[in-house]
Amino acid sequence: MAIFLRSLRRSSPSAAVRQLLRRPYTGEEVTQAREFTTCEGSRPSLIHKRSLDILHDPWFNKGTAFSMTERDRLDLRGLLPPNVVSSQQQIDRFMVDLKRFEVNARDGMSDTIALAKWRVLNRLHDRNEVMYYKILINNIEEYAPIVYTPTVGLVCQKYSGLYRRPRGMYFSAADRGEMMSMVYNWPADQVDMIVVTDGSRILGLGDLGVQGIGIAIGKLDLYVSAAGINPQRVLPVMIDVGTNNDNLLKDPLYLGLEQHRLEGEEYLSVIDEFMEAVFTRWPNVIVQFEDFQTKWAFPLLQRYRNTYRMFNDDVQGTAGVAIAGLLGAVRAQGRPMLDFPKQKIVVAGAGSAGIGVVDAASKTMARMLGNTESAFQSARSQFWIVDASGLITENRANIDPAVVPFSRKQKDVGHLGLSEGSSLVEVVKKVKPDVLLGLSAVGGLFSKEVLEALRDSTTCSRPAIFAMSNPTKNAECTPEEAFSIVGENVIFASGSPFHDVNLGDGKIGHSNQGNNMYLFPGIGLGTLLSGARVISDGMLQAAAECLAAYMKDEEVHEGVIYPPISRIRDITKEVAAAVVREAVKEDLAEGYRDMDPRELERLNEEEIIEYVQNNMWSPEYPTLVYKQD
Ligand SMILES: NC(=O)C1=CN([C@@H]2O[C@H](COP(=O)(O)OP(=O)(O)OC[C@H]3O[C@@H](n4cnc5c(N)ncnc54)[C@H](O)[C@@H]3O)[C@@H](O)[C@H]2O)C=CC1
Ligand SMILES: CC(=O)C(=O)O
Ligand SMILES: [Mg+2]
Repeated sequence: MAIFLRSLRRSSPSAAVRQLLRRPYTGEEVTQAREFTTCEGSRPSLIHKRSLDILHDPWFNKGTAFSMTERDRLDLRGLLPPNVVSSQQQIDRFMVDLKRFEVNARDGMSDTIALAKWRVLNRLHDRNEVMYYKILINNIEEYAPIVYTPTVGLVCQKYSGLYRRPRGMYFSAADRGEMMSMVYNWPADQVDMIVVTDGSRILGLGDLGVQGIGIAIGKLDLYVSAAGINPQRVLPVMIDVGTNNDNLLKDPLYLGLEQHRLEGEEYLSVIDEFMEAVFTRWPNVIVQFEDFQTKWAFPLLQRYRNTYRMFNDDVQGTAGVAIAGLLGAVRAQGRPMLDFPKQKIVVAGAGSAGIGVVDAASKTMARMLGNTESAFQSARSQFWIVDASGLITENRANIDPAVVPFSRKQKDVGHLGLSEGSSLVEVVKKVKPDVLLGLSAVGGLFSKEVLEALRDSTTCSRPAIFAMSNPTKNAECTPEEAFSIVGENVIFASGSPFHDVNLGDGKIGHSNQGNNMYLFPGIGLGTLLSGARVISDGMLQAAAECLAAYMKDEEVHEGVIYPPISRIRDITKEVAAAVVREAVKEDLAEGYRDMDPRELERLNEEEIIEYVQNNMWSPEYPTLVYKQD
């Protein structure tokens, strides 16, 4: 201790840093400041701690400045972002962030309050998890938009500046060959849920590199608050294989690997090594893939889904939520759900989310039509997909293999006056759709012209608009635009939350939040409690059907097709129970803890719900008792 205190007294800020602290901060200084010498040589401090205990100890913590050898020596590898920075760079980052915050506060930027709330909540998360989750659960409507979309998007964009304490694990391209041992640096012997991202497509914000860890943290906040997964058993993970975002590569604050993304076999070998490592240490863990760019989302899902307990939230979670909403829209039209295969659906966006939705929704239609080859054909013909290059037909050059089954035949669109590359507005005019669904990440794509085309062409009594892209500024349109242009009868859902619209005369235009948050927590919890070895299509379908059936007829007729977020814990419990039931039915359930598969099989519907409920963690302080090692 004495040695440590002596070294602390000696390490007062250098003159250069003192000068820097007194002056207003400019971007240029960041690079200049990197060259200042700050560290005096000092004798080593003896410590009796390892791993996270060091990072949580303000006397010893150096954060991102721990060198690679120290990280290895002190079991810190993987617990910090991969970029090792100097103590001066740490100060630079802090100062830039502080000054930015001051400027934003002075100029009153609208995002500032949301970011300030995030900081306050994040600090509480660092100090006291029970209190944090209690506040989150009790005020989920107010704080989900802070810890989740839209604010989490902003947080990811600014993460290198906002970064204070580490949360989760980082596996980087530089850790190849080390992951199997690094995984033991995580202090928990039991991990139930991992959310992993490679940061390549965070919400609709593109490649945010290592900063994408924020989305894994936000998703896991919902796992804890909605699904009651114990916060001590969740692990956010960032796989840093580089970034192709040149602004980040140029940013002196950037905390990730300063290289372009690995590609091909090199990329796959990193993800393979990560999967092997986590399933070796925690064989029962469930891994949710989040916000991987489309070119990897589908191949990775196919690569792992029959071997590991994993799913892709953007492909499979989004699909289920969209199916539930589409079925809700049919009900809102006053038609039976079995009329779903008659809906004409124009989808803007052919990425992981858009194609995930079309694939699953067309399978649901085909099932309703009898699951024959012609049923599949007929189901696929209900969808028109438009991407950045317009309508996708068989004549599309270099088409993604995942999109091929949904490309339209020229002979089927020619008679409508459409062809390869037709614009969204032309497609809407000619197809006269019942539903317009956006997963394009392009804010305002459903322009006045597109919405007027929908209004003027559709024959549907209650057309539906799903502006599902995130965060808020990427929504294809706002509810105000939808209700004012298309009409008061429209069904509206968006990925990020919007307020309901006052239509006058006491009428309300309901703004639903169509977000995979209504399914992924229940899919994870149901998989955990059933002990299913893999996550089958049937389990995902059961989750979607449960969500679709959750809303009452009166609600649906009013245009409310998804539950309010205040009911997320209840819907998650129901979804989890549906997933457990399906896993048992498909003979995939291997049980969980004391609940063996035979006993699980004997439970009736209510008992399964009770079983789920009893296994959901609630934020209450436990009694603590000291036990010597
Ligand atoms: N509400 C929800 O639960 C979810 C929403 N999303 C959102 O979906 C969006 C897309 O995600 P991914 O499919 O993974 O991204 P992606 O980047 O792979 O796909 C975007 C697609 O939109 C197309 N596009 C771009 N400009 C267009 C235009 N002008 N007209 C029509 N299409 C256009 C692109 O060609 C591409 O096919 C993101 O904003 C994401 O936040 C994703 C998952 C869940
Ligand atoms: C909600 C979500 O998963 C996304 O926008 O990517
Ligand atoms: Mg996502």
